[in-house]
Amino acid sequence: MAICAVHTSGQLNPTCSFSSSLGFNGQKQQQVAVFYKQRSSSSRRVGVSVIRCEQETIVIGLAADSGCGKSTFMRRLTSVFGGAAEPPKGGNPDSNTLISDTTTVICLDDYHSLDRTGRKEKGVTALDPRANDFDLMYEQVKAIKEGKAVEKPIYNHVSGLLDPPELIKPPKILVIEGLHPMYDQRVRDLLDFSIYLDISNEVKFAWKIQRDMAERGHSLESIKASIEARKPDFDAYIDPQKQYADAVIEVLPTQLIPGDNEGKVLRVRLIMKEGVKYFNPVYLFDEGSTISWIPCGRKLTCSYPGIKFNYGPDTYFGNEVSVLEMDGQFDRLDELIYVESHLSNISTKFYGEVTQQMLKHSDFPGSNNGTGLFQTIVGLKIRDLYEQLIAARAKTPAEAKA
Ligand SMILES: Nc1ncnc2c1ncn2[C@@H]1O[C@H](COP(=O)(O)OP(=O)(O)OP(=O)(O)O)[C@@H](O)[C@H]1O
Ligand SMILES: O=C(CO)[C@H](O)[C@H](O)COP(=O)(O)O
Repeated sequence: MAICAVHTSGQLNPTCSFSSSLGFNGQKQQQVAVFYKQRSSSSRRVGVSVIRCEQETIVIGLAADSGCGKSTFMRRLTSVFGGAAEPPKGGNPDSNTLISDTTTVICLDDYHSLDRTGRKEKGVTALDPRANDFDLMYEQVKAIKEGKAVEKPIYNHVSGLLDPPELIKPPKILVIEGLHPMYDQRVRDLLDFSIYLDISNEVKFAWKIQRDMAERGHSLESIKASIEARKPDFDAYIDPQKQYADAVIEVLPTQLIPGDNEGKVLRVRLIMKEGVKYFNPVYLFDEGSTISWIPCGRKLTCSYPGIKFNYGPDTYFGNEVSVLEMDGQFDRLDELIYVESHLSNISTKFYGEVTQQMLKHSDFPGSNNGTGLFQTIVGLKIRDLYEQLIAARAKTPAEAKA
């Protein structure tokens, strides 16, 4: 097993360290870069550094439209691995990257090849593949997966400009989150597990109003216009990615309140592909059966409109899947243990871990409904997948990679 080579003034990563990094704008830092690319749009160099690493990085893809809960999901996921996720220390304050002991989350907005003005001039949205550099995304995700550090560009959401790059060292788990993690087949093939957050139009609208109107002072008209303007490209380039996802969290209006369009009570479906290596779908009561369960009674307090679970097999884009559904919301989060104890294959390390995670983050959006519950469970499943993959690689490295 190769030991990491260290010839750098930079910070060391506990498992992997890098031997060089490229400077930008003429500023020379370390040498030995094996690859770099000149970005015409921003005169930056982005590169890959030589590295020897003890283990390969596991890559997770999380796809969703903007404002659909990716950041919230990431906070739940990194919490499952322990430790807080923070932006790179001493770096660009507008960096989109979050680093914790185990995970590094990079935002694929950083691969926008056109800045805000560029997109306006060309009349394309950020969702359009022409506004994104998939060659570079592929090269850099591949390099990180192989244990090489990269100089990743930064898209600055404050200025709308492409900023100088930041160094990303290979973590144990790399999460690529954003609009297009499964769009390009080369990038898709690098993913060890993929998730799509599928938020229905009604719910997306309700969330946007809540955030952009209540918290950011936007008008109702401008929110509607922005959703409408994005919709054709969303339908063409973002939504189709869900067919490739190993797990989809679908968020719909409740069916418990006839005609409800407030988007407060939600019906959430966790769609889990069968036959994915190291991923055994969660089930309720009896694996493979079709179950409908109203848990409200002596052990679970439910106010109107109550809670209903459904579970069973289905097909999704021609694939066999298991679907777990929760409609409604919890009154008392501590009572979630009652529901947790009826779920199997949830990959907890101790009894009540799901409930503990949910209670720990009770202030996150969706903590009283299926969005928080299923995001937490998927986080635990990813931890399990990671541990199984590492164990398998340690035994038979070549076989585990296949
Ligand atoms: N499960 C949820 N339940 C209710 N509201 C939610 C939920 N998840 C997200 N939201 C709403 O959507 C907003 C955006 O959430 P979040 O920042 O996690 O999404 P995002 O996809 O990372 O957004 P962006 O891409 O715009 O940064 C939150 O401020 C909240 O108002
Ligand atoms: O879809 C998006 C991110 O998920 C953004 O719209 C895109 O990145 C452009 O950002 P900005 O509006 O800050 O220029």
